[in-house]
Amino acid sequence: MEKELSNRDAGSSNTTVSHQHSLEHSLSQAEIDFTRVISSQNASSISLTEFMPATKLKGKEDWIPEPTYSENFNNCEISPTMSKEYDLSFPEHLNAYCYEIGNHTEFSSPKNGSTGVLNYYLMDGGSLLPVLALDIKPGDKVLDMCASAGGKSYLALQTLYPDNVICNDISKSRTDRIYSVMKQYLYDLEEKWLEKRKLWISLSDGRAICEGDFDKIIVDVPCTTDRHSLKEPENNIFRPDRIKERLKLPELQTELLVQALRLVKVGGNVVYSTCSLSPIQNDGVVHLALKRIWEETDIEVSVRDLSVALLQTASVYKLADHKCMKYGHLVVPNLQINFGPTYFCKLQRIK
Ligand SMILES: C[S@@+](CC[C@H](N)C(=O)[O-])C[C@H]1O[C@@H](n2cnc3c(N)ncnc32)[C@H](O)[C@@H]1O
Repeated sequence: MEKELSNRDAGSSNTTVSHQHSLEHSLSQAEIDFTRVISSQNASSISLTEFMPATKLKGKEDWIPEPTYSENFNNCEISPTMSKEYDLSFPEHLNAYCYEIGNHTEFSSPKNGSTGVLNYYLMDGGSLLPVLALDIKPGDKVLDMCASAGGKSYLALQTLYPDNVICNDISKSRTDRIYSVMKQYLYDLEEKWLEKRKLWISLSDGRAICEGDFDKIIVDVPCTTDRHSLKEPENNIFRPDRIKERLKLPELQTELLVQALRLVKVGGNVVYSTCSLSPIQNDGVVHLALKRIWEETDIEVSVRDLSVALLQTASVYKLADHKCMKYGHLVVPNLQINFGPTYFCKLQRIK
């Protein structure tokens, strides 16, 4: 992974993402459309220990800590198939960069290159892992069920592997946002991507999608968006007038994940992800979805344990101790490595 994340444009196969000089050298050459930069979201550093108390101290938000849905999480026993994975492959055409641990330099804004599209896409480094976990292969049909603003779909497209990426979202304004992002980053969007059906933008409730034969599905659900909620008082999901919506999140998340497991082909992968530290929105929802699949369908699902495969990312990510997690993996923001939070869980449909 470290080698794969290395700075290829600088022509050095052993220069890792942590080498700032080579990174800058590379970025100055980054006129090609498929060079991309992954960085933290311009946020000031946050440690896990600061994360929750700091929000509490504001005192304005409602602090019902977790939905009562959590009762179900602990009370029902299921025993899904669990399988370890030993490798996390990094697609050949995808380039991702970040600064070294402890360096909080921000990347400058992307610029238009010679083909008129922006030369790199800035995103939270945590967002890369759910897409890598999807293990996209050449010819795949990929559904991004809750896609706007399009960051993960864009990463999927940058692998150059999928035949089709379907970017779905429930909201018209949010699908418009996907279009405008893709327009800025994909050369000749209409002719080369939309008309050839390499990219589809679809407007529907993910729970209502009922056909598609997808090889891979990413379910990056609406969640409490913890980093954003900590920093943005406006329209904050922890506001008292949004309690109902917040308490209903795990139910919606579970329904979206269940539908993805129904839609994916046998042998295909579903990656469920959130940008929350909440155990109930993370492993809790996976648990409830597995329970519903087991009770309501003949589908069989294997939970893929990536803890060994992810060891190779230790120079870039701080992950929660896997012993504290039931199914998935959690990128934990801290003062040194300010990525996340990103939770992700890889599920494979085996029947
Ligand atoms: C966390 S954001 C997705 C971020 C995106 N994957 C990315 O990487 O840029 C969640 C999205 O889910 C959408 N959403 C909410 N409920 C949905 C539903 N029932 N079906 C499909 N999309 C939904 C929201 O409009 C929002 O754009």
